[in-house]
Amino acid sequence: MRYISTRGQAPALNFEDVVLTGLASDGGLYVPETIPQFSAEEIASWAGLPYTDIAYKVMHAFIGDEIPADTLKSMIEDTYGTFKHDAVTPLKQLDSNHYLLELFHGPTLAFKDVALQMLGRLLDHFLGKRNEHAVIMGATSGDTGSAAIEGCKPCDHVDIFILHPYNRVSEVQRRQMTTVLADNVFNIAVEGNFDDCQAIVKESFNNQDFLGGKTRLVAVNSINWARIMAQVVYYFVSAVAVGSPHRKVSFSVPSANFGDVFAGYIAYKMGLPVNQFVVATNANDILHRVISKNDFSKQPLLHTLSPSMDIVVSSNFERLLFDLYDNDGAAVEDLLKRFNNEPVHIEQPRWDKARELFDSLSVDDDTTIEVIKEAFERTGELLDPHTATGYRAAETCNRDKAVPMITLATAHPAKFEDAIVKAGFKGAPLPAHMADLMEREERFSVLPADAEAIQAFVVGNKR
Ligand SMILES: Cc1ncc(COP(=O)(O)O)c(C=O)c1O
Ligand SMILES: N[C@@H](CCOP(=O)(O)O)C(=O)O
Repeated sequence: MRYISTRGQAPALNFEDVVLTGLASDGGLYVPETIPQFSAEEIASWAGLPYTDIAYKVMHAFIGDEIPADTLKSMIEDTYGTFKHDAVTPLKQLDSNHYLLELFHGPTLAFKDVALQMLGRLLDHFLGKRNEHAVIMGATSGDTGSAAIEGCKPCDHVDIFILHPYNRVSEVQRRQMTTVLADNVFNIAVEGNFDDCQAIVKESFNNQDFLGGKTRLVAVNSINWARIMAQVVYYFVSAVAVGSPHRKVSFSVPSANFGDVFAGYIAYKMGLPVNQFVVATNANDILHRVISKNDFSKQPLLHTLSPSMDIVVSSNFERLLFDLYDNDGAAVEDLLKRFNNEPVHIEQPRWDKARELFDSLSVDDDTTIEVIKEAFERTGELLDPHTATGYRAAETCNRDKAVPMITLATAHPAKFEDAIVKAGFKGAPLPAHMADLMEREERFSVLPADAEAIQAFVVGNKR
């Protein structure tokens, strides 16, 4: 399998190099040159298989023979063995045709574990084979950080630097990151917002001279294709569980950096029959505006009760644009350069094509609180505030009530006490393995939102 850049200029790479490269050298994101296909018969034969078997089939399609079959199988078994639920991502029926896909049974209680537990093992495998050491730089609005640290801390071959916006992640999220005191883990609280953190990380990938040319820089954000690949799996697993490919399925996805819903789009392109994708946002509604009105323009970042979705510049939307523009990297680059300075529009026929599949809704904080209460009364499920946006969007945007609608539950409510308490609950208890989180010692450094200062910190601390 070869991977190409969404900006069309960087060299094509194999899977191993894509995992170890992060951002392409032309500033683009890597995508497969051709999307692997599964026939309806093949998808139908997956009914009743364990999560790990479907994971192997999907991941193998992207990795090919770059990892021996037995090694890949045991990596997958180890990865999903860390999940607390035997089904890995269990599906709960909420009413006659609305389901909740629980993605928060991994070690750090958010959907990020599904991919980052796997990515940690892939990095260990590839770097170990090469006997190389790498520096990881990642940006987080709260969940990627802890999942990346948890996934990579056992890896001897990496030092990991995670940038989070200072005072803008929940206390549980911060402590999940800052109480990991391993020698290769560094948490940086950036005096800015998530977009600042992500911009500094991307700038560091675009200009790696600060590392002196010797150290490899690796990405753990969803710019890394392995993140998307691992997330494709649960779209197949959940769809097959409700009767796919004999029936179409719809998904409602709480969205921000667009990685999760883009993984669903890849499942669709691989052959999964999907009726619609509902993109749910919080008050940071750029994805809702571009999908519903073809208004692709920045607005100031707002701080909401669903902090992990407080993002304006959404990395993976570039991957969708590349597909909508028939892999025309120059057109994507031109659109995104203009987007940096002014509102832009997707060419009408291309936007129309996206609208055949995508709907969207923006859900503000007051509504999020209302939904948490309402969903609990109706279903007995306590939703985290991110999932609540998806739940409301699923109900509002549903095109066909006869088609099963699967809302992705992206995080455990215990991570977001503010919203849960505002909705009238006492809070949600942390699982046993985190019961003493509030007493653990923390370690982090506060730095300005300045690429040079952060790069100097990385150089000064890496082993
Ligand atoms: C809990 C939670 N829900 C939803 C999202 C949005 O996912 P994505 O960025 O892949 O669109 C994130 C992070 O971005 C998250 O942490
Ligand atoms: N919500 C994310 C933001 C980073 O997104 P990623 O999927 O690109 O890593 C977070 O929790 O950090």
